[in-house]
Amino acid sequence: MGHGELRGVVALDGPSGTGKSSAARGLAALLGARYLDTGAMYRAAALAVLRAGVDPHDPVAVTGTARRALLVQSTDPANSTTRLDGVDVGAEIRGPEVTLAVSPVSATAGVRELLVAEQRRIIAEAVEQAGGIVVEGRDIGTVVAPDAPLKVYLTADAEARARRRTKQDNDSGRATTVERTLADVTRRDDYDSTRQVSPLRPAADAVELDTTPLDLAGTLDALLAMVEERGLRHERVTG
Ligand SMILES: Nc1ncnc2c1ncn2[C@@H]1O[C@H](COP(=O)(O)OP(=O)(O)OP(=O)(O)O)[C@@H](O)[C@H]1O
Ligand SMILES: Nc1ccn([C@H]2C[C@H](O)[C@@H](COP(=O)(O)O)O2)c(=O)n1
Repeated sequence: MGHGELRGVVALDGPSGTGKSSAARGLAALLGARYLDTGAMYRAAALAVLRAGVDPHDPVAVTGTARRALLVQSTDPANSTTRLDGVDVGAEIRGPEVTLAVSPVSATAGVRELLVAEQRRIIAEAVEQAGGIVVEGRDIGTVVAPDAPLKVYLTADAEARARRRTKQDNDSGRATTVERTLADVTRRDDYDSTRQVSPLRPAADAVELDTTPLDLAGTLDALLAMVEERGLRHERVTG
């Protein structure tokens, strides 16, 4: 039996490596919905900053660079692409230089203002065209889509997250170790949750889901049950 279609917005937030991207992409694919990776947008802005030779800690220069950059994030769960100034930067934005620069860049108020407006535009367009969208990031339930009918905050032990991310990086040819990844995951969590603008935290009405003991299929089952329970799944209209 199929899973039907999603109506409305599902917001997935949480620290790095909790499985947001994999779960959001999988859920959107199962429910014929769109998928938005907001982290990729902040990463593309960080890449623009690095390419411009700008200091990622200089808010005025960073905001100016982000304004001039042409960022296009697709919402196809089967092919989620990120383009910067007309070129696909999907691989480059996962590299260590961008991963280091993205924390200060995403903590810049001017960048957030710009990207949140674009994310809201993309969400409205997706709901109009496809009926539903699964959006993942750090501030989706609190800032970008506070009216989303389902907000989920994913968590997992830091070590489990570091092991997952290390495997993912090594499988993609980016050699690393669990120790190095754990240090990076912890650094980004601290930065994201203590920054002044839109710090990482669950929305008051978010459902928390600890994915430590789950695999991706288990996470998807739990999310599908929540979608069903909220009445957000509708039968597919055919013919
Ligand atoms: N229970 C689980 N749920 C989802 N993903 C899992 C789970 N267990 C392991 N993984 C794996 O963990 C890795 C990291 O997941 P993913 O990139 O989706 O995390 P994330 O929260 O989006 O991280 P980031 O915020 O840093 O981008 C993936 O390779 C994914 O397949
Ligand atoms: N809505 C968002 C999404 C992401 N960020 C920041 C925080 C992360 O360190 C960075 C990269 O995200 P990832 O690709 O690891 O999900 O971008 C944010 O501040 N708000």
